[in-house]
Amino acid sequence: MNENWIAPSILSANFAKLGEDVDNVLKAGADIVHFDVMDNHFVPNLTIGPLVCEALRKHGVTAPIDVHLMVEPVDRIIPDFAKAGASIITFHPEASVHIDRTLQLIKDCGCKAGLVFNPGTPLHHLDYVMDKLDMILLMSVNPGFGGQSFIPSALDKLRQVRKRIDDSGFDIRLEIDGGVKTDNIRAIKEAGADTFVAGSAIFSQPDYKKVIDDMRAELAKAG
Ligand SMILES: O=C(CO)[C@H](O)[C@H](O)COP(=O)(O)O
Repeated sequence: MNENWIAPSILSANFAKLGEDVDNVLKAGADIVHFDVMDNHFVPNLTIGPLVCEALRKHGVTAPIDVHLMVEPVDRIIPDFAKAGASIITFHPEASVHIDRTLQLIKDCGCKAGLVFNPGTPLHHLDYVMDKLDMILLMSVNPGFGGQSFIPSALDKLRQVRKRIDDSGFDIRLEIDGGVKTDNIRAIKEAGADTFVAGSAIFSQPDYKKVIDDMRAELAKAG
């Protein structure tokens, strides 16, 4: 796999032709599929559940599916997503009463596990669970909708988390989600991210390969 993962958010895909759209974005060079689950409770929007994840697997999608749960409470739905073919499951600390237990539940279900931080969520939730994390996802918009603008303070937060990961010695991906575009991806990489969720920037364009190639060209310039 590439060192930098491009993770198209299917929130902005064509839901009427989802399998085909996911095939196309993977053919265009995407590394993983970012799958946004919203419950109209933890966030003000309602999207897709395990049935859709399972349908993508049955359709033939073999790439990792990165399930971002914006759902509260979170534990009950985790085994369903694992059975449906999720590869990575991330959740928000605010949505779990016992963060360590939820991380362990994801791992016991055979998936990689991660924590998600909203723009206003402090990083202290990382204390004592770094050893259980495969991914840390920083939101650079408030969750709920695609097409929002990148919140600049996320860059400083990325630098802080990159340092924590490097100091820990654990192998943890650092993912960013919200307002990621070709023209800011280089600065985001330089701040420490290695996994880049992009929804509207990719799916709003007719040529997915051109957007992904342009993003990779910008990533290659990062110092
Ligand atoms: O989790 C999300 C929103 O809650 C989306 O993944 C995110 O906003 C991506 O969309 P865009 O790249 O258009 O900002």
